[in-house]
Amino acid sequence: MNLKILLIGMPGCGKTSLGKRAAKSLDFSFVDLDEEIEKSQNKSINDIFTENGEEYFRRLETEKLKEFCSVPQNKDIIISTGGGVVKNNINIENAKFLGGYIIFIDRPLNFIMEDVDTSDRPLLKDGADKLISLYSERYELYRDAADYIITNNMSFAEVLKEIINHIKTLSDK
Ligand SMILES: Nc1ncnc2c1ncn2[C@@H]1O[C@H](COP(=O)(O)OP(=O)(O)OP(=O)(O)O)[C@@H](O)[C@H]1O
Ligand SMILES: O=C(O)C1=C[C@@H](O)[C@@H](O)[C@H](O)C1
Ligand SMILES: [Mg+2]
Repeated sequence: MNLKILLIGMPGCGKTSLGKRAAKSLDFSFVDLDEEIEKSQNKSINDIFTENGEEYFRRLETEKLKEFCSVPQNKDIIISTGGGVVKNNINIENAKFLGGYIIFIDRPLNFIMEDVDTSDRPLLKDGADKLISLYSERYELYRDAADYIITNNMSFAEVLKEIINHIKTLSDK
């Protein structure tokens, strides 16, 4: 069976950038759920939140995640999720039921705050305080959902290597 690796974690923890690079190096397919939702609606996440509301966005998120976990892939795949995917437990249940393996990228908040542009993320428009409250609300959810946790407190190259090495151990099984 093909591997379906889901990357979860806070906005700005590195899901998209690390996922893309790891997939390239492992010769896996890669998909970013936020990007897929934007393509399917032909508008930005920001505009979806403003024009249709968060609830609408969350429904799309659940549908897309299920779609990418269900469609038989001819290749192993890494799926980068949106930061709020753990808000609805059905997402984690669906992913696990459909054979997904979940990696939590745990990046300390001070690192995230150094390079995340909060202005283009709808839930972070209110700045750093919102990020801190989201982190404390979600931390346990990320941990509980995870099959494996990677602490992203090192250089990009080092954490990338750790992700790739861990995924290789799964491929060998
Ligand atoms: N260990 C690291 N060292 C240096 N930069 C890092 C590290 N991890 C992530 N970054 C950088 O943090 C920024 C945010 O990463 P990225 O956009 O991949 O996060 P994300 O989890 O996909 O966020 P979102 O949930 O908002 O989509 C990027 O510029 C990325 O290169
Ligand atoms: O943390 C969140 O709830 C979100 C994170 C982003 O990846 C997007 O999925 C959206 O902006 C919501
Ligand atoms: Mg991303």
